[in-house]
Amino acid sequence: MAKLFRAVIMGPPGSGKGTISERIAQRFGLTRLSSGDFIRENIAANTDAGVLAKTYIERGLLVPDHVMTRLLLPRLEEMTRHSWLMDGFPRTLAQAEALNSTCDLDLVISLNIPYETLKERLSDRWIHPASGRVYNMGFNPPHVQGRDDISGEPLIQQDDDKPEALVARLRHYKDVAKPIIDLYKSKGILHTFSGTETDRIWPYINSLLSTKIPSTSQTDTQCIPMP
Ligand SMILES: Nc1ccn([C@H]2C[C@H](O)[C@@H](COP(=O)(O)OP(=O)(O)OP(=O)(O)O)O2)c(=O)n1
Ligand SMILES: Nc1nc2c(ncn2[C@@H]2O[C@H](COP(=O)(O)OP(=O)(O)O)[C@@H](O)[C@H]2O)c(=O)[nH]1
Repeated sequence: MAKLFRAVIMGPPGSGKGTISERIAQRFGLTRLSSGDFIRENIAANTDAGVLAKTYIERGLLVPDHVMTRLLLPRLEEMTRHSWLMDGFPRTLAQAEALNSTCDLDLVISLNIPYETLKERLSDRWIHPASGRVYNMGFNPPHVQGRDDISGEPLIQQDDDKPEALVARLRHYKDVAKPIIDLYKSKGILHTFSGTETDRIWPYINSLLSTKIPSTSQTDTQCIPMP
């Protein structure tokens, strides 16, 4: 069977994971998997795991490992014939180990963005809570100010994105991401990209992926066979 391509994108809040994974999905036709979107879908559909996850998110807590793995791993197991890029999972070493036992990753992208840049971006980040669509008033503003492009519903700013919450989130990210990054480094699949602008980082990511996966003009291709 043709080889499939599996990748993970990691980085602190505001580092551009969502923005860059959207570009990768478009350019290379991978299925983009976002754990945040997946949680939101499960909450909307009232699944057992969704109801449970909601009780944590409402209190501003991370969803525990066993709930996250119960939500995500069966979904990944269904994707045996698909190439994918995952954003937002694993978020802890336990999640990384669970992922390890389910599939072999080909590549991990880690984004390394200065604190001041994260702070500026997040203070300008507006989201459409129901879909998770993300805007930035300078970088990618909505067509109509304060409104989601697709639904026309109001956009909000998350309390989590305020500078006072960011310091704690960043510290938390650094603590939990370090062992995950070390794990992927030791496997030889980690690629780190540093910078302050997505548009300047993107060409490097694009050329790395071009050596690993064929590009496609189709945006709905689910499965990219490797030569
Ligand atoms: N492995 C994961 C992934 C997500 N979540 C939770 C944390 C958030 O409250 C919610 C939504 O996740 P997103 O990744 O969409 O959003 P964040 O705001 O946490 O991420 P970032 O700021 O990095 O974009 O799900 C979690 O507990 N564990
Ligand atoms: N000014 C600016 N904003 C950016 C850039 N790249 C992404 N953003 C915005 O910064 C915010 C964080 O990006 P996002 O992709 O949500 O990051 P994530 O939290 O890692 O998923 C969003 O509002 C993006 O629109 C950039 O190069 N410059």
